[in-house]
Amino acid sequence: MPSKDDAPSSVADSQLDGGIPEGKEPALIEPEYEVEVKLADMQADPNSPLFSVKSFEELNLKPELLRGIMEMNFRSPSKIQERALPLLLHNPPQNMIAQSQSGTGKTAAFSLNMLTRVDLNNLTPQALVLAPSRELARQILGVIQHMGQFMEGLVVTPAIPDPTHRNKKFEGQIIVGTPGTVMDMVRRKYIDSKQLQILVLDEADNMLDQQGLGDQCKRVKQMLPRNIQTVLFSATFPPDVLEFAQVFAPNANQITLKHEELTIEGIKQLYLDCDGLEDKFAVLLKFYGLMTTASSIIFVRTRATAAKLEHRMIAEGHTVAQLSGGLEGPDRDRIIDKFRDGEAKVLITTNVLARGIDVQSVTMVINYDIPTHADGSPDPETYLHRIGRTGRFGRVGVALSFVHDRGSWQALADIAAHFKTDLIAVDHHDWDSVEKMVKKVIRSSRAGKSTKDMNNQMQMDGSADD
Ligand SMILES: Nc1ncnc2c1ncn2[C@@H]1O[C@H](COP(=O)(O)OP(=O)(O)OP(=O)(O)O)[C@@H](O)[C@H]1O
Repeated sequence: MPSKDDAPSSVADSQLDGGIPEGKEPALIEPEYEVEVKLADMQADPNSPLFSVKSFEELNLKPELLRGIMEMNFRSPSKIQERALPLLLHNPPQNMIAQSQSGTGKTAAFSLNMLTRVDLNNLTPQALVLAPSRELARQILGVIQHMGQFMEGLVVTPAIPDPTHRNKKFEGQIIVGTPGTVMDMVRRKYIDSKQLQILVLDEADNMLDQQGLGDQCKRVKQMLPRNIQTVLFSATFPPDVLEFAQVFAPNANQITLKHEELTIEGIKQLYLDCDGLEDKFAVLLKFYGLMTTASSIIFVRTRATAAKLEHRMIAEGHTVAQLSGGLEGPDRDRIIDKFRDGEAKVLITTNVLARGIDVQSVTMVINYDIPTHADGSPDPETYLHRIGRTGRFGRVGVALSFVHDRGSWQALADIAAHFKTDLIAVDHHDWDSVEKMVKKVIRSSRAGKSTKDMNNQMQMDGSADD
């Protein structure tokens, strides 16, 4: 992405349609991230967030928990796991605020702490996890169950909107839920909060920032024991939210990153300049023909756009799934499960799924609408979380953002500047080269290649036909 200084300086300059004036076209900027991010090698690279010198054995975990980790094929801890776990497991328990890039294994870090501390002979809730969406809560629950599969007597219970769970107590050592339902259930004493020792907020900046969620999380915390171990995890902690996080989790051990360290090496960030709103859809359709074999997520701003895109793409003969907050819980579960299983390869969604969702087969994320805050200002955090749905744990992926006017172009330029990252322009008048570039990334992803392999291969292949 060109620097802000290169941005069109007046409406006239911007040619009204959002195009970039002649002579000011962004140069094809080569990615800087020529580093090894393949799982096997990554863990030997001290600069990688997945690097680790320690083993899970050294963390003195229970043998049945170690068995669970081995069963999940985790060979050694990632950097966040290696750093956070000794602090989390230390006694007496201390609060923690921890940040690490998307897809680097934060879920396992906070889950191992809970699984280590719970008393399996007691079915009263001892640990509580709050997540911003039902999909993420269900996913976290699955990870905890998977990891704790050899721990006899372990019960992990969801607390998400569920009409079949009425007037019933929530039993289980660990409860994973969304803030509204949990608040309601604690208030009505269906969740017994007296023995809770650990409170985890995943996507903590989002949970504490958003008007509704922040308020609900605060209320939940007020109803819990005072000395509870409060654990806040996210890939992003904007400075104002971090300040509030420090109040929410006082005297916390902190692991934080600079925002220019947040982008993931393996995600190739591209952008496409469309000729206005309608053209965006035509370009999407054209582009869609190129990605029939990959799993991808298309992010839009509103539920209405999600529904409209779904209808229009189905009318064009594509098989797509759509998930937004407007749907009922069971429908949402069915749709995300269909996507996870690979039955639906394309998911159109809103920011409801921007965070946390881990589907390793996702090789492409499309920002059909550039993420902005309610006041229209660019939202770099959401951009980062959205593109982080691909490139999970060292895999490679493509993030493609659509711009269609000066405003969206500027918003994307601001986001790129925020992360000090370069975005590569792809020319939709030259579909051959777009197709080649995307296919190569996807192919290298399928073959389990690293970013370095991918970039080398792209250079070597050069103009070769596919
Ligand atoms: N030590 C490990 N070895 C191998 N794979 C791991 C390890 N830890 C986690 N993973 C895998 O990495 C993937 C990403 O993990 P996770 O979903 O916890 O990321 P995250 O850091 O929470 O990302 P986000 O910020 O997007 O929520 C998962 O598929 C998980 O199974």
